[in-house]
Amino acid sequence: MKVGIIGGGAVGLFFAASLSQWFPVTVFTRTQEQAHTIQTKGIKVEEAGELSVRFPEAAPMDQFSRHAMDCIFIAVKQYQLPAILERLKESSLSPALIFLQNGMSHLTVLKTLPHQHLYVAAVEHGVLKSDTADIHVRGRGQTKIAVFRGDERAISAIVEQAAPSFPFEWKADYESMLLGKMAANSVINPLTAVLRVTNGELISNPYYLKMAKTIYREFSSVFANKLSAGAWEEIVHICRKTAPNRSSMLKDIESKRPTEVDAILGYVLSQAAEKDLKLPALQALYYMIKGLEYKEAE
Ligand SMILES: NC(=O)C1=CN([C@@H]2O[C@H](COP(=O)(O)OP(=O)(O)OC[C@H]3O[C@@H](n4cnc5c(N)ncnc54)[C@H](OP(=O)(O)O)[C@@H]3O)[C@@H](O)[C@H]2O)C=CC1
Ligand SMILES: CC(C)(CO)C(=O)C(=O)O
Repeated sequence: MKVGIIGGGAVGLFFAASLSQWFPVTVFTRTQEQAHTIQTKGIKVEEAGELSVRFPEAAPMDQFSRHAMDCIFIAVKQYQLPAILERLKESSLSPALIFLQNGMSHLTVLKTLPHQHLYVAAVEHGVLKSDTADIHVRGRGQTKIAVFRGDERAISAIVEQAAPSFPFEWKADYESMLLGKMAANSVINPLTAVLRVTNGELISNPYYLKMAKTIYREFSSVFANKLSAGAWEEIVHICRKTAPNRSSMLKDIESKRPTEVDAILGYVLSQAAEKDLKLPALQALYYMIKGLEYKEAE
């Protein structure tokens, strides 16, 4: 089973380092420099003070079509997907494709891909990248995965082999799986980015908690019948479990990088518009994040 990973960011490097224990893995990077560093120095993984180094293959993305893969994990940010989708449409149709993005705006474009086996996933690991090929595992969880098109068989070898140290969990319904994750990302990410607070402060400060509940109420008005009963409790649990962490959106704003707000709140607002629903607090939050992005881009 030849595994390809597109994107040598925090998630891509973690998947590459983990899966290369059992499978031949090639990481496709945006730059030649990063591919060279991975080839020569390996991927350094720090977890709970322990350091390990793994040596998957690596190649720049412009050599992608020269490689034959059985399955490919796509680990770029939502807004980086269009360029990747073009490459995937031009290349072989045979590999199974697994999309690891937060948010849900990619679902519409996935339908346009000709591939037989498509999967979406909700990554519950927390990983940081500190240098070209250096990552830090800040919370080892699991990867929930669901079939978008095709069946489970094309990647069942990976799911079975990687357990228990790098677990995957099959979910029957991709929409409710991604919605659960998106509920947390819709409430926690933009609020922490605007307020510049850790995930834990959202529930320890009673006024921030009221705001979080308001955002959740608006979110659930759009997806009411598809959200699981314990979705709010799960968000509170994530805030508690990741209390000292800064959300990825807060880190993106602080590092002057674009955020995934369009794939998260933008998607929620587009679904609300289709149902003629107004979400005033969530809409305001969306404009605040877009405004912060605009300010940093100036
Ligand atoms: N980090 C985490 O713990 C979690 C992340 N996620 C989700 O996973 C996805 C990836 O996140 P994360 O790894 O943190 O993001 P990063 O920004 O760390 O990684 C994205 C990587 O994609 C690379 N890339 C961009 N464009 C291309 C291209 N055209 N060809 C090849 N590579 C490209 C970037 O390269 P370069 O740096 O050279 O620009 C970068 O290395 C996101 O949707 C995120 O929401 C979900 C759960 C947890
Ligand atoms: C779950 C949460 C909010 C943890 O910080 C996350 O996924 C993120 O920061 O993007």
